[in-house]
Amino acid sequence: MTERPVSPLLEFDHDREAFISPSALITPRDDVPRACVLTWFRDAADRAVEETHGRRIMQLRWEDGPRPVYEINHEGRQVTLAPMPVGAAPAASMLEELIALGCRSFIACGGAGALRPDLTLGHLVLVTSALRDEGASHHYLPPARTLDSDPVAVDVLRATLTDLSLPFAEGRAWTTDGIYRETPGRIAARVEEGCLTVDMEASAVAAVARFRGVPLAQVLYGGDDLTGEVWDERGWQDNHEVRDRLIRVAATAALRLEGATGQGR
Ligand SMILES: O=P(O)(O)O[C@H]1O[C@H](CO)[C@@H](O)[C@H]1O
Ligand SMILES: O=c1cc[nH]c(=O)[nH]1
Repeated sequence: MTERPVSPLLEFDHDREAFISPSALITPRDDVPRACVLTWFRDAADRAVEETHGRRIMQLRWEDGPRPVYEINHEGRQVTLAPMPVGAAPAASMLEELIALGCRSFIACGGAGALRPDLTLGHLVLVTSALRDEGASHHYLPPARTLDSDPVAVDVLRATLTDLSLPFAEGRAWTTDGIYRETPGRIAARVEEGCLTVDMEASAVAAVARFRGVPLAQVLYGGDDLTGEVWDERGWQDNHEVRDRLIRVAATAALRLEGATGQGR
C-alpha cells in the first residue's frame, strides 16, 4: 500500500494542469486594468469607487453570490479594485479568476490582529513572508512552514510607503484558517517564529501569485490586539481613515509595480 503523509495537505501534486482551469472559464478582457488592488475592506472599496467615479467592470459568479470587480481612477489612470472574500481558500480562488481576467500586478491591503505591542491601531505592516497555517497554499506549493513575498513587489511597496512618509514595520504574517482557534500557546509559538500579525489570507494569495508567476505584495494594518491578557478588539474595523488611505496607497504601488515589472499593455 502507498505510504501516505499524516495529512493530505502534505501530499503536494506537481502537475500544473488541473481539471477545472480558471482560464477556460474566464475570458481575458483588454479593458480590465492590469494593475490590481486586492482589498478586504468592502466598506472602503465602496467609498473609493464612489469618490473616484469608478465603475463596476463585472461580477464574478460564485455560489454564495456575485463578487463585483471594480475599476477606480487613481493618479489619472485606471486600477482594478477587487473586494476579496474572507478566508484563504475563497481568496485564493478569487485571485485565480482575477489573473485569468488579465490583472497582472497585485498589491493586497487588509487588516490583521497585532501580535506585538508596538503595533498600535492602524500601524502598517509590510508583509515580507507569511507562515502557512492554512490549507489553500498547500495546493499551490510544496509543504513548507513559510513563504517569502515576491522581492520585486515588496521593494516597490516599501518604496511607495517610504515616499509617502508612512511609518511601517515589516516582517512575517501568520495566516490561519482558524480565527477562533488562536490559542495562547499558538500565539506565543507564532510570535517566537517571528510573526508580527495574524490574518486569514496572506500566505494563500502569495502562493497563488507565486504559482501563476505574477508579482504580489501585501500591506496590513494593526487591527485587534492579541498581546494582552485578554483580546482587545480596539474597534479596528471602524478605522475608516486608515482603510481609505490604504486603498489609495495600494493603488499607487500597483501602478508602480506594473511599470517596474513591464506588466503594462
Ligand atoms: O481586514 P482583513 O484583511 O479581512 O483581515 C482579517 O480580518 C478577517 C477576519 O476577521 C480576515 O479576512 C483577516 O485576514
Ligand atoms: O485573522 C485574524 C484577523 C484579525 N484578528 C485575528 O485575531 N485574526
